Amino acid sequence: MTERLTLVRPDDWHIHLRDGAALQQTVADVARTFGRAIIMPNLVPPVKNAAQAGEYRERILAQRPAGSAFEPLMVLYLTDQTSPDDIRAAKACGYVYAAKLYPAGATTNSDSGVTLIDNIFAVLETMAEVGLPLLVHGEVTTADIDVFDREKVFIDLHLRRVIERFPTLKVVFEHITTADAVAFVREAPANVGATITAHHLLYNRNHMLVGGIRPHFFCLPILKRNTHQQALLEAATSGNPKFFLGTDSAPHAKHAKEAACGCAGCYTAYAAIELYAEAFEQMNALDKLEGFASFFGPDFYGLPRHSDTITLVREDWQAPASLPFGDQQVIPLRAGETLRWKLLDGGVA
Ligand SMILES: NC(=O)N[C@@H](CC(=O)O)C(=O)O
Ligand SMILES: [Zn+2]
Ligand SMILES: [Zn+2]
Repeated sequence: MTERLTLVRPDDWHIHLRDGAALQQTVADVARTFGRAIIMPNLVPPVKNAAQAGEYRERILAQRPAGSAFEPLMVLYLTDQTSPDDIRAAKACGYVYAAKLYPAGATTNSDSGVTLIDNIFAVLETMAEVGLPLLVHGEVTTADIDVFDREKVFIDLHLRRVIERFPTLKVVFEHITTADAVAFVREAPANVGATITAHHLLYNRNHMLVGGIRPHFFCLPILKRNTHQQALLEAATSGNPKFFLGTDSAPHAKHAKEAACGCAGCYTAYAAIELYAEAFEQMNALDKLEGFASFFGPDFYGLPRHSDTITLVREDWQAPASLPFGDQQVIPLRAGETLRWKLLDGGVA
């Protein structure tokens, strides 16, 4: 049995750090392991242009722990009003690495998202031209479509035609949750990739709903049945470079999750690589973790791989029951339970 695992330093290609006082914990947690992270722009109000991305980036950098070289890769939030000039300015600023499509109403803070993808075709054209990847929350939002089917219907109604119409646009299908999405990405051209979260690899909807409703497993896209979980595990451990690490770590205060109408999002950043190691170990595929976590993301974005490493050891430890979240608390995924892998201090081998 593997007892020690050294990886080239990984990156997180999808994370929510939030803002204000929350950054103290969220930035420390991501910087502990990851060299870079794609920072989701769904703040209130959202990060809509290069100037706002630059200000947010400064707030993140101000919370970076001493000695850390963590680099936040900023993202624009697309709205019906985003213009080709906004895209050109974002590309030119040097710290924006992608733009994010939230279908209006699909998820947390998506109210000002795009109401119809066709409204932003001129923007997508410019993104393809300047080489700015499109990140997609791939779910339809119409009331007639069941919440468990929203990802598949989004592929059929929207993603397929966007990819055909913009063949040179890099597209990341974010936090995929279904066998349908795995098949779609696998068969799509090389400019289409996908991120997969640790929680969608480790859990299915039974974990959320059997024996009582567990709000800390509730995220969007929602956990699916175990056959979909299996397809995600196979994709992540396949060595196919189209699939790479994106935690979608998305903290909400305890009271906002443990509520009659609880928010969507799981907080995993405090132990992200450890959770992925568990999932890969279950598949007897720890040898595939480095490609997924450290190589395929930078290769897709056209960025250099890191040259330093982190080391994990096989050692049981207890996840914290809660963590500070500004003046509140966030309950992390697996709170109070045992984790199987531990990052060596400072990530130094
Ligand atoms: N994944 C989630 O359940 N929530 C995310 C939004 C998102 O990534 O869709 C959040 O910002 O809370
Ligand atoms: Zn999302
Ligand atoms: Zn997200």
